[in-house]
Amino acid sequence: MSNEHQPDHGVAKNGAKPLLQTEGLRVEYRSRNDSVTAVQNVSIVVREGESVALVGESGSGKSTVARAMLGLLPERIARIEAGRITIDGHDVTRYSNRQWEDMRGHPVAMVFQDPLSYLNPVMRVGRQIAESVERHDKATKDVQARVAELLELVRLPSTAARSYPHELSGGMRQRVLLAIALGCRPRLLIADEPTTALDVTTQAEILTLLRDLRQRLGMAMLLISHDLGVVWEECERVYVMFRSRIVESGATQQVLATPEHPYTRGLIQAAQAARSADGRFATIEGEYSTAQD
Ligand SMILES: Nc1ncnc2c1ncn2[C@@H]1O[C@H](COP(=O)(O)OP(=O)(O)OP(=O)(O)O)[C@@H](O)[C@H]1O
Repeated sequence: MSNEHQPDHGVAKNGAKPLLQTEGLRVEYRSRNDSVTAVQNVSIVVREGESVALVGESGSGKSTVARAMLGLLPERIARIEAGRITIDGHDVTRYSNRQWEDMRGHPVAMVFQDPLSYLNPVMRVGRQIAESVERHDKATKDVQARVAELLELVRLPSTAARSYPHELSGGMRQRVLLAIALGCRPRLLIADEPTTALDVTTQAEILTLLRDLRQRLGMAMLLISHDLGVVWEECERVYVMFRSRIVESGATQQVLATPEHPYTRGLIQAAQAARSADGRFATIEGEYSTAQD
């Protein structure tokens, strides 16, 4: 298609290699009589140490891209119809569940919007972090020491290890999820709306924590968000997704200063309006609805 956006993946700094890459990705959800193309022709690159955003409104396909990248699409319903996903040079597009077992967590781990649905409600969180270490970081012999280190890394008190998920606040649960992800020693963290369910103060704390961790561990991040304010603060590059496609991409400052696509312009205007109203950026609604054509 001639008017299809040609993605701008930026320039590799200091020879940084792509850790995660999709090329022309197309994902469909199928029911008995219907199919929805949730992702079309999506090409994304995240290199070692980079902080990259995938931004777009609810329903644009961001989470589907993220799930496809880690082999977490719902079986039978969702299918990768075209394109390729590469992790650290390995083509994982057609990986089986068995192959994903070894790949998931390292070098790429993920945290989600809703930690409660990913944590085991009847297991103490210290044990859940320990399981992540035992499974994905076999070189670590002293698992308990590593759990203590991970709790400290995500700034949770050591006593939190004995808690069950429901005994913790939303922000603390997100820190537990982060500790589980870091237990895999990832070189890239996919953070899918990691602060959406949290209050404003806790959101800021988690974002600061993520930034510190990236700097301390040299970890790359793919941040999935609908919040342009967060993207502006945290990410060097951005891909804008609209109705299943990438419609704009490039350096964050450039894309936000000189947006080319009407959807990006609308996103910025709405975020600016929301910011002047209450002092912070907010999500976009209205003109650019989630309805599929
Ligand atoms: N399990 C599913 N079965 C059928 N369709 C689905 C399924 N999950 C997502 N979809 C559809 O795929 C499209 C993209 O959804 P997706 O969740 O990837 O968007 P998103 O941008 O991540 O939205 P949100 O920010 O709300 O999570 C939507 O049209 C959605 O209805």
